[in-house]
Amino acid sequence: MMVQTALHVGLEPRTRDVLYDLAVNKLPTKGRELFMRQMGKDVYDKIETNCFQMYIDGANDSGSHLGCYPEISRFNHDCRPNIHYRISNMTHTTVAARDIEPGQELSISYIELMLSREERRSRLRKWGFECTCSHCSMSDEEVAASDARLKKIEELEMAIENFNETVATAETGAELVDLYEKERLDIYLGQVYTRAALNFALFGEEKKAREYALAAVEAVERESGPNAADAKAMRILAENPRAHWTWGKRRRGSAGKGNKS
Ligand SMILES: C[S@@+](CC[C@H](N)C(=O)[O-])C[C@H]1O[C@@H](n2cnc3c(N)ncnc32)[C@H](O)[C@@H]1O
Repeated sequence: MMVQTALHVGLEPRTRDVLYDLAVNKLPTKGRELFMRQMGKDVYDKIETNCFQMYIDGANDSGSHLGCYPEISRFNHDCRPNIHYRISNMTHTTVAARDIEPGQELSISYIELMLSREERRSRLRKWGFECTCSHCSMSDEEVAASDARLKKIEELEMAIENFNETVATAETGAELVDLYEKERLDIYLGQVYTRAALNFALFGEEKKAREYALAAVEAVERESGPNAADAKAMRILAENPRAHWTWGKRRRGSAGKGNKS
């Protein structure tokens, strides 16, 4: 079941509900049963509670849809989820973001996670629940330590992005990887290993650039599949860091040679 977001939001409720009932009744029996077993008091509410935002025609408004995947909608939210998911060509794919013990609950994230507990909880309240995941249920001291790590991540990412020479060094990317791992933000490891590999290359650190690029390939392929463009780019960097366009551009003495990046 898939609906256009603009219609879901904009249709007059009575017309919308008639159309939704018609559509659900046209689903094959098994699909209809799975759909109706999802949480929510009626079709509209089930779509609100369970659907995933998806873009079937680029990222423009008319391409924005809400897609129901009734098996996947059984996953609860966790602020440190163990499942990474992607939707590509309407296919929903889930992969383990870290090792999962038998019997352990599988979880995904419903929101962007680079936020303090207060901000995460506030966003999740709009979904109609107070988050009770293990990360939000930690002691106040642990939450403060986690929030401080998130702040530090933000600071380091800005320093790399804007090349703040007093903060960003060759090791800043590796420091970021450590912080993400400590925070159990495993679903973002592809992008953070990629950032670290590029940063090592910018500082002309060949061995580390290769090592982190290979780790990036593994993480990105796990998250986005073997044909992901970012995995291909990291494979190229790992093959020959010295030939990469980033090579040495932030090494001492390289400024002023048209190498600002
Ligand atoms: C998409 S459903 C998830 C699956 C649902 N628990 C079920 O049994 O079908 C979303 C609903 O699950 C509950 N939920 C999911 N994650 C939660 C969390 N971390 N803390 C509290 N409630 C949660 C909320 O009621 C939320 O509206």
